[in-house]
Order: sequence, then C-alpha cells, then structure tokens
Amino acid sequence: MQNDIKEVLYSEEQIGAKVRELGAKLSADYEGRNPLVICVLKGAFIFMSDLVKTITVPLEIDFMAVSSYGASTKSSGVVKIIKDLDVSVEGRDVLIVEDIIDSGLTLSYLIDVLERRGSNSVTVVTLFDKPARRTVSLEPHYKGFTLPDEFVVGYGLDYAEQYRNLPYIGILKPQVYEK
Ligand SMILES: O=P(O)(O)OC[C@H]1O[C@H](OP(=O)(O)OP(=O)(O)O)[C@H](O)[C@@H]1O
Ligand code: HPA
Ligand SMILES: [Mg+2]
Repeated sequence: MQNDIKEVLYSEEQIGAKVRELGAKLSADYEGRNPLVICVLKGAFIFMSDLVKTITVPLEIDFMAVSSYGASTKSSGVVKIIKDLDVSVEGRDVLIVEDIIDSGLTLSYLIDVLERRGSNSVTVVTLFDKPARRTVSLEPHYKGFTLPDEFVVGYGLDYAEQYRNLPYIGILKPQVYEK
C-alpha cells in the first residue's frame, strides 16, 4: 500500500493539528446553537469522527452516502444518493463535513438538496480542497488544506475503495490507475 504513494502531502500529526484548529473555530462560531453535523460518506468518515471530538458545543450527527467517482480518478458527473439522512433538516443549522472538494459537483448537489428541504443554514467544512479542478463555482466556509491538482488517497479518501485506512494524505502513483 505504502509503495503506491508517490509523495506524502500531510502527515497524521499535521492533519491532527489542522482538525483541532477547525474544531476550535467551529466551536466558537456555533456557540449557543445546536448544529446538525452531516458526514458525507464514505470519504469523510475519519475526518468526521476526529472533528466532532474537538467541537465543544452540543450537536447532533447524521450520515449521508453519495458517490460519483466509482473506481475512477474522474467524477462521473452524476451524484447518486446511496443513503439518505435519518432526520429532518427543517429549521436546522446544518454543517456538512466533507473530506475533499474537487470538481465541486457533490457539494453543490448536496447544498441544493438540503436548502430545498428547509434548513435554516447550510455551512460546509472540508479538510481538503483542490480548487484547480472546479467545474462549478463553490467556496467552502471552512477548509483545512489546499491541494495540488493530483489524485490523492488516505485519511478516508480512496481509489477503487482502497487506501482509506492510510493515516496520512498522499499522492497516488499514476501507474496505479493508468494500468
Ligand atoms: O467535488 P467532487 O468532484 O464531487 O469530489 C468530491 C467527492 O468525491 C469523493 O466521493 P466519492 O464519490 O469518491 O465517494 P466516496 O466518498 O464513497 O469515496 C469525495 O469523498 C467527495 O465526496
Ligand atoms: O483526489 C481525490 N482522491 C480521492 N477521492 C477523490 N474524490 C475527488 N477527488 C479525489
Ligand atoms: Mg471515492
């Protein structure tokens, strides 16, 4: 698994420090509110679990599973809801937790769905952002790291469902997907 990584971009320690920084900001900004924190599965599962532990205001969590990449390094352009939320977002302050924004298609679709369902506010926190790849205009409210235009894996992010368990984020060697 490690042999398939061209370069480690951010270590487990660097990611941990950034997650705590984001958690502190969110705790201050959501003071007095009770946000509904939504994890976008599968990629965001590790970030979500690390992040909520650093947020000090009362909150609720729920999960939504969407997919558009499949076993590819390019978005299919079609965002599919595989699992919907269990609770209503009506009147809620929704905080969407994403691992990465690449083309922006997944999030622009989700934001639209959650706004149309009558949420009070929809805010996005993403750990990684790859602005060079955007096909729709979208700027996250909170972000951890800006990434170069390379396909990355680890800390929840996959290629063909592999590599999610790497504790760091790294660039996948192109030989792996150009085979
Ligand atoms: O900005 P975009 O181009 O839409 O890309 C970002 C989305 O793509 C990945 O999910 P994916 O569809 O691979 O599903 P997964 O989380 O189950 O891996 C990632 O976790 C984001 O949700
Ligand atoms: O660079 C990426 N890696 C893994 N999954 C992704 N989904 C969008 N971009 C990426
Ligand atoms: Mg994926």
